[in-house]
Amino acid sequence: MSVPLKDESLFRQQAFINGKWIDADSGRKVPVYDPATGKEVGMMPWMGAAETRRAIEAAERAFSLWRKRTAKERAAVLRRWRDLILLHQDDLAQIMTAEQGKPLAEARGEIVSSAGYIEWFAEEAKRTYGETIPAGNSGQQLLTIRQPIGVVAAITPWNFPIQMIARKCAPALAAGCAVVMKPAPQTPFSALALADLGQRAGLPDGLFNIVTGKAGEIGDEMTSNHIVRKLSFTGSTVVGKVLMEKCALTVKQVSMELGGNAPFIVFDDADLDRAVNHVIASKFRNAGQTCVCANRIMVQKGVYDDFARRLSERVRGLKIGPGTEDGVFLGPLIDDRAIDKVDDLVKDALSKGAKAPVGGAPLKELGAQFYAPTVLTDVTQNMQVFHKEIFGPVAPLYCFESEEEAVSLANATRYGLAAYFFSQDVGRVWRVSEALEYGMVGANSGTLSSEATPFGGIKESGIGREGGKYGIQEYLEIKYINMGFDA
Ligand SMILES: NC(=O)c1ccc[n+]([C@@H]2O[C@H](COP(=O)([O-])OP(=O)(O)OC[C@H]3O[C@@H](n4cnc5c(N)ncnc54)[C@H](O)[C@@H]3O)[C@@H](O)[C@H]2O)c1
Ligand SMILES: O=C[C@H](O)CS(=O)(=O)O
Repeated sequence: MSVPLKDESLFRQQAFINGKWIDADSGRKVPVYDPATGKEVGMMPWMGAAETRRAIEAAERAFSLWRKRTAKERAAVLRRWRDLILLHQDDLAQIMTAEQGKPLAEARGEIVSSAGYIEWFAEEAKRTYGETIPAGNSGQQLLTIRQPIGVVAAITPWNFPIQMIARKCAPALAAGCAVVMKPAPQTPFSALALADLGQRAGLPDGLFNIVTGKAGEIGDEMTSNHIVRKLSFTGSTVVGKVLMEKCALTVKQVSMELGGNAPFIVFDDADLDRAVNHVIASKFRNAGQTCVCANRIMVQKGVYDDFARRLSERVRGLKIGPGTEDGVFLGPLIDDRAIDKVDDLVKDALSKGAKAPVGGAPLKELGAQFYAPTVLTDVTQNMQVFHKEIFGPVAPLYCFESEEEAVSLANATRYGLAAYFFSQDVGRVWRVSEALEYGMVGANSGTLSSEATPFGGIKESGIGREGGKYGIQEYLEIKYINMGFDA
């Protein structure tokens, strides 16, 4: 095994179904590679429909018992899970960096954030209140109660290998549901280590299952099996649409956390140093591979050159390298397909008149999957980079003149996940916050994510919210009870 761990038993190369660590029925395994070195990290079972079906049936059995546990009992198990995750933070970070590439410091941050979601929903379990409704007739008592939706299928992406699981599975389990989840094929070992710690914490057999392998086959079983009552997906919009369509046949509820195309607007009255700091935080976190990264940076004409100079100076100083190296700010991109996609967008922009004062090409001397942190200036709407989710360390700068133009430019996309703007004019802060068509808006802030707040998008960025007081509602049904009696 190539990952240096204190507790080597955390590195699991088998899937987890009904409390058992198992291989694929076929025995087939596929390699998972370290994006920084190209070396094999480990082997992942290549499963399909049959194993998924067994996991769903195990989840159904576990659900029938777990739903009867009190909220307090469920919360206690989740809190133990959260404690074990923090206790094993360093090992989980090593596994995550080995398979995803992010710097160890970022990996540790993701693990702390993930533990925060589990802690938050352990508490929310005890607040799934119902209500009584004043009856119109005597001899009636009208009330509602909240009940767990049932067996939940979850599918997660590679960019936050643990946090995306915690943000779905913690509220689902807290609500009393059971879960069958499929991690991304690029990052299975973080998910399997999480399941190992969940087993140690006392999650009953069959309650939390991890199936790895053929995405299409696993997804087809998840979306067609009538036992599954909910699909919670985080990933690209194109895949989300396919899954939504498949879920319609059995009328499954869905939560969709999809793609983004975040505008980052800098008005001429902004605190430019603050704005630059927040562009760095938003744009270059996870090497630009997050759904809420600043994707289109729009700067008002009066401060455009000054902002471009300040940002370029900062970006030049960002250290790029393997995530295990001290002081590294950016790691590699997830695979060579990602490198090609980012490079094609940069080349298209340069060919249409954009300039690259910093970066602008892959860093082959570091390895196959490193892309130079890049600033593009003189970018316009006729370039592909305006319309596509870059998912890489490229900061394209657009110039605008008026507030109306900035808002119109920002809203000119089918995505609606995150948006940011910087201004010290209070009236403008309210006007622009209301005018931006996004699920989440950062006003003088480039960071959004927290377990206490509703994370999610509108338009083609998704359905539903994860986190906050809304996150557990995604896994609960409302039952209305009309109770008649002799008045
Ligand atoms: N809104 C959010 O909270 C959020 C968070 C993280 C990532 N994302 C989005 O995810 C994308 C990047 O992640 P990605 O490349 O893993 O996305 P992706 O859509 O390619 O894959 C996401 C997951 O879906 C699985 N999958 C793919 N096709 C499938 C199918 N036909 N049936 C079942 N499962 C299938 C993949 O194996 C993976 O586990 C970006 O668009 C990013 O914006 C959104
Ligand atoms: O990539 C999407 C993640 O949800 C980003 S965040 O860590 O929640 O901000």
